Amino acid sequence: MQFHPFTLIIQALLSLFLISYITKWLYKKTYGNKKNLPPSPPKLPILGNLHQLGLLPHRNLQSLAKKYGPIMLLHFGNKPTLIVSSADSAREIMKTHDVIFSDRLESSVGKRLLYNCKDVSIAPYGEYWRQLKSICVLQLLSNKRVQSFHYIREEETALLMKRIKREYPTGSIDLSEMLTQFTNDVVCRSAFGKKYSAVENGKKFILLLKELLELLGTISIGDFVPMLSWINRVNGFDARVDKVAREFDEFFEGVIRERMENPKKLHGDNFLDILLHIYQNNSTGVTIDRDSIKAIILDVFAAGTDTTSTLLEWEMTELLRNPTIMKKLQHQVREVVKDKNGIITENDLEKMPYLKAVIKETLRLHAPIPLLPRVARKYVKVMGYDISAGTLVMTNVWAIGRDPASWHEPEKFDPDRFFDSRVDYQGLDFELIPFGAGRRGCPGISFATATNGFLLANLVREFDWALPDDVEDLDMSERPGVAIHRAVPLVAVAKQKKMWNS
Ligand code: HEM
Repeated sequence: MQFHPFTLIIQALLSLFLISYITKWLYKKTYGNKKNLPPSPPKLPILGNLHQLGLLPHRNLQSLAKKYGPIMLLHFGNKPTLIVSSADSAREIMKTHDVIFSDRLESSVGKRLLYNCKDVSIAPYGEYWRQLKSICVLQLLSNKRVQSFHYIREEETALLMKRIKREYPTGSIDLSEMLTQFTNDVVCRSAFGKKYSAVENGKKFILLLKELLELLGTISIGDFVPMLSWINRVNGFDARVDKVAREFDEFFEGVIRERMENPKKLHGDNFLDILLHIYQNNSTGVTIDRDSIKAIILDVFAAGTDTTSTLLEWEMTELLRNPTIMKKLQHQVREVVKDKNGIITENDLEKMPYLKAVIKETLRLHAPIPLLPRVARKYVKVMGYDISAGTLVMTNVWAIGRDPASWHEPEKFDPDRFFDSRVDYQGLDFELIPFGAGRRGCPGISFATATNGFLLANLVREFDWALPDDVEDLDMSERPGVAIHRAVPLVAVAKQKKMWNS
């Protein structure tokens, strides 16, 4: 006897629906409704609330939170998912119960692309993750190491300035593209000691990276509704993931082989060499294998490139939309360096509080990663609600940055608000947590802010910026992904500032 595949799918769906209904009924009959669960919007069978996420989940979840409150329970397929949308509830997750909420969601795509979770960002909480995190914090991304990379930021910034000067006589320039290449090159040189954008093999690497970020940013339906995981096989998604994983591995193996065969090249001042040193010498008491090295390097690219270029893109967007703020920033930056022929050093950034305020205000309105995923490792009570083990928690950092309970006129871009406040983005003030907080907080803050602050100061010092004549106001739509970029590239007109002391 033969069954049509469609009949099988319908039968499977019906059986699952029936089983889930009976289980729920039995549970209610046995235990009653004793649990105190957070408010929930109605959900569909099987899909739960997945259909309500849309392409930009942070926005749709903010709208739902306005109706159901700052802590609400949704279901992504069969996965209970807590959505947290206020500073107070985020503090509960990332400070009060940080250890309990320090697991990540095990995603099938992440597992296949990141060497079975051997990286830092999706490794489950435990001894292995602790060791990798300490390598990141103490060896790869410490303040000292970030400072030692200052020459990379300076050289790449100078190259970008030259490129803009070369291109601006032609009219408008595509800033989005330039900012992406700049951050890729800075991260690439820090990771490998050289950049790949200029060589043929490297172009392939950049394309692979683009593909990796796109795949990591896709919600894989099979993770939430296992019976629908066949969709990814049929539509070619799984094949794409396997291809990217394979090609990255070949690329990394080539680079590692080249270094191991020529120990003179292992000079130690880049992430790969530092990791290979730990791998070969076991000098830090930490044991890592080859896959861990490749996974950590991938993490640095996945977590560090797109996030940093997105931030720069939104900063320039807001400055172009707000010419008065742009002028105020230019005035401060130019004043600080007017006696130095306009040359900025990284120490000068300390004397530019308005620059820091512009960066904070952009991070408040445009957190590059708007939703932070954590998973509860065991049962816990949060703000009086019962949260069961395995619950996925999404902290909506984007909504928290626009919460009127924390911010006066939240939709307004107003860097001055930070002069009356001590709120910072280091993970201690929960109304502004673009880098997360607690144990799983971002280890790349210094790297990102050093790269970002130095380039932004140079961009506004060196050039006067304007929108192209035919653009009255900028399109502010967002593009879905791991980091939320502008939907359309940022195009602007640059004119060089001639006199530093005017
Ligand atoms: C503007 C730039 C950046 C932003 C906004 C950002 C934001 C974040 C956020 C929100 C998290 C999750 C935190 C949490 O769950 O509490 C994170 C984790 C992480 N970030 Fe960043 N990041 C940036 C740049 C970087 C850079 C430059 C690197 C490395 C070079 C980096 C490496 C990582 C890693 C490895 C993790 C995982 C940490 C863990 O799970 O323990 N990030 N980042």
